[in-house]
Amino acid sequence: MTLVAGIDSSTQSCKVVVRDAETGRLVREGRAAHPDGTEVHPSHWWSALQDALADAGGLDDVAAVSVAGQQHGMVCLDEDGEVVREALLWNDTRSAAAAAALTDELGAAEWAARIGLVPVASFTITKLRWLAQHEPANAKRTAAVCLPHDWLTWRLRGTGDLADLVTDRSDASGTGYFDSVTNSYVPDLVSLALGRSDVVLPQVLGPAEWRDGPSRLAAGAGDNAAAMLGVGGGTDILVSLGTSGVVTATSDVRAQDPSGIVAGFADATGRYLPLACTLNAARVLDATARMLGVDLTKLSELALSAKPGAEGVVMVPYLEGERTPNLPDATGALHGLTLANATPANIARAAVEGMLCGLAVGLDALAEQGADVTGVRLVGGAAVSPAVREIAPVVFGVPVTVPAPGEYVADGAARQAAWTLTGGATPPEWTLADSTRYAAEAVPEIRARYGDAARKYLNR
Ligand SMILES: Nc1ncnc2c1ncn2[C@@H]1O[C@H](COP(=O)(O)OP(=O)(O)O)[C@@H](O)[C@H]1O
Ligand SMILES: O=C(CO)[C@@H](O)[C@H](O)COP(=O)(O)O
Repeated sequence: MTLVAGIDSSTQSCKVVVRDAETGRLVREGRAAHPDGTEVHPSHWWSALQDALADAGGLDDVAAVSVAGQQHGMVCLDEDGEVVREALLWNDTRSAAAAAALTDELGAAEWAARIGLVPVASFTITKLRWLAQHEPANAKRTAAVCLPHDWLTWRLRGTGDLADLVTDRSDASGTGYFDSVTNSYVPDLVSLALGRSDVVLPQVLGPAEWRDGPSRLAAGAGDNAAAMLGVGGGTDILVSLGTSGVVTATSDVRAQDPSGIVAGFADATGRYLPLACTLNAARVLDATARMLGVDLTKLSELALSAKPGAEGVVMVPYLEGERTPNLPDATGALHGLTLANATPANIARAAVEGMLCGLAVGLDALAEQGADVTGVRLVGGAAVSPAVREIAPVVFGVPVTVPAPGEYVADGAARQAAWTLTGGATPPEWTLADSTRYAAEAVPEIRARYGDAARKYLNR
């Protein structure tokens, strides 16, 4: 049996799956935690990867490996390959002013037309502008800029040569200085952010391309493109509830949304991945459980014991600021509390409904970009919550399928690794685990009341 490994270096942890390259059968797996924070030294990802690999039985018998990872994080390297400063992650909002300035300099419509994105604090380009303005010595020392998955792939390769940095089209498309239609970097956008363009950027490999390493090293992918590969593509909208909340689909055209709600990313197969992302998903439930003094199982039971609409309690869950809508300095709030409805059950239900309502805005925006919103597939850590599964169709207004619990980002990376062995235009077909379907009547008042509460932020 030939084995392949897929790695998901995500915001909260590192997960490894080892699978049979031919059938996709899971052989073994491992995981390790990442530190908290939106500014993390990449060495933590490397040590978590070592722990997760050890937990998964190592790579000695593995023919090919692929690393997928959290998107957009800025990893700066000096000319010796040393990390210049802690990486600024996708959910670090300090570059919000840089994002606004960059947007003004070209205009939102031109950004959307040129690269399919309108800058928000998540994107790498805004972090480069922040670095140039706030840490000029670090900016000057920077000889190469790469993303979390690129850096880990490079460390696995082990040459230490900046010229050996590689990435893939999906993750490059989230930098803000890559054009996924021409498949090339845009040096004038790097210059606009950093004041110069003479930095090494990782070479963009094709979907089944690889480089030598301890085993064959695939191009890797952004975590959302890898998740799409892991669930086998298909026509349903994919909703991921990890640290981030993501609504995405596969498309043959790059999204061009001047409102910035939908980012025109690329996927990991040569197509496109229009995507809307919130900063507040699974951790809204973590925080609400903490607030109520219960665990996540009890939180789910409480939410399901309340009526749809939580008797008028609405949570706007902007606990980390927000990116969709672009409100980096916002904070969360509970609305509509009365003496009668202020119960743990209603607050638990309002947290689940609020998190899902934030993503429903992304569903609408994807539909406006031409996506067919007739069903949703739910993945990510919070998709195991019974309350989330049952309330999602009520909020989204379409049936929801939940694939068997698994690590779909790491699975997608493993499938890409297998693709390096088979070559060809499409990834190998793997048998997918069974899914469970959840259908329920929509309750439009939930979204209407949430919309009223969320609009108060936009008017500030
Ligand atoms: N039963 C559950 N109910 C709700 N949330 C859960 C449950 N189990 C795990 N989670 C949450 O899932 C999140 C981790 O999901 P994951 O997709 O691995 O995140 P990331 O990819 O961003 O690191 C954590 O915030 C965790 O609390
Ligand atoms: O910024 C985005 C997508 O644009 C996020 O989806 C990150 O890629 C982080 O993913 P998770 O760790 O939450 O899975």
